[in-house]
Amino acid sequence: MGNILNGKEVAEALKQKLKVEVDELRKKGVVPTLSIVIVGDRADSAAYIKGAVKRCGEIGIECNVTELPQDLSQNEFIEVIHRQNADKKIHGIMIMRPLPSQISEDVVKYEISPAKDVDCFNPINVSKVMSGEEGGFAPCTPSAVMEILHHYGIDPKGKKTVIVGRSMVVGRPLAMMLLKENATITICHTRTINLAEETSRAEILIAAAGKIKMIKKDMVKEGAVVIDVGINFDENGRMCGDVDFDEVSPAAGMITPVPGGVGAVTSTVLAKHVIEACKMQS
Ligand SMILES: Nc1nc(=O)c2c([nH]1)NC[C@@H]1CN(c3ccc(C(=O)N[C@@H](CCC(=O)O)C(=O)O)cc3)C=[N+]21
Repeated sequence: MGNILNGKEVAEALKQKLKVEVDELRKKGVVPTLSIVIVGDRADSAAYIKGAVKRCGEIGIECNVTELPQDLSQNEFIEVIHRQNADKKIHGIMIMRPLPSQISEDVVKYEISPAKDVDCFNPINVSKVMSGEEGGFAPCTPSAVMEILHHYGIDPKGKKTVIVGRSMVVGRPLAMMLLKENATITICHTRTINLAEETSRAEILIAAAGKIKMIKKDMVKEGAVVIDVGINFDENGRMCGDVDFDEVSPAAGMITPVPGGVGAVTSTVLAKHVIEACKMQS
């Protein structure tokens, strides 16, 4: 049975560190503040917002949610973002994605101030992740994967690391973050030939394809570290990952559950980015 990589334990340890930093800032009269912007009312975004508001509250970060109507125009949306960019009381802004179709992400991603872009929407922050440059923000979910690896002392240096999925939110930035720690990376995707052959070579296997329970035991090397970034819901509405946990965990050396794995750390990483942004702006 694979040792469980417990996201709640990682989040709790990180939260304690962040609370100390916020107390220091509050003593100086600075209250780190996050603005979450949601257009429409997608269930997965609402779930995440609920977790983020709770987490920020526990740490002492002010968290405001701007709820905008599903049919908001692109120009009206840009106006809201510009107002929040200019608001000195707001240190971090997270725009929940995906946005409704009338608001083009490829247009509005340039409108959020890079200094407040705590979830890496603006290409300036994306390019910093690509080049490994400090001082920007990587997306929170891949950052949560790195927090889990660091917490459990799993050093990616030289390790055969396979990422399944090449999204701009997880797969690609995560590959760059692992490369920065000298992992040997393979990125698999829908056009990969013989996926099982590739994934079975991984010492660290990361599932970020958005396909429910797609990783089966014949795709996992005995003793591998398995990180499941998936957030799916099964026929009973239960949250589960991209890994078939029951099948895979006996063979895995270590494995993250869903829920209670990467997703449980994401909102705490968001809080960490808000504090970093606050310090850079104070
Ligand atoms: N700009 C942007 N960034 C996001 O990170 C983002 C987004 N948009 N849009 C929606 C998705 C969805 N998402 C979730 C993350 C964790 C849980 C979640 O429930 N996590 C916990 C369960 C609840 C908890 O313990 O906090 C877990 O997996 O254990 C849900 C949803 C982030 N998203």
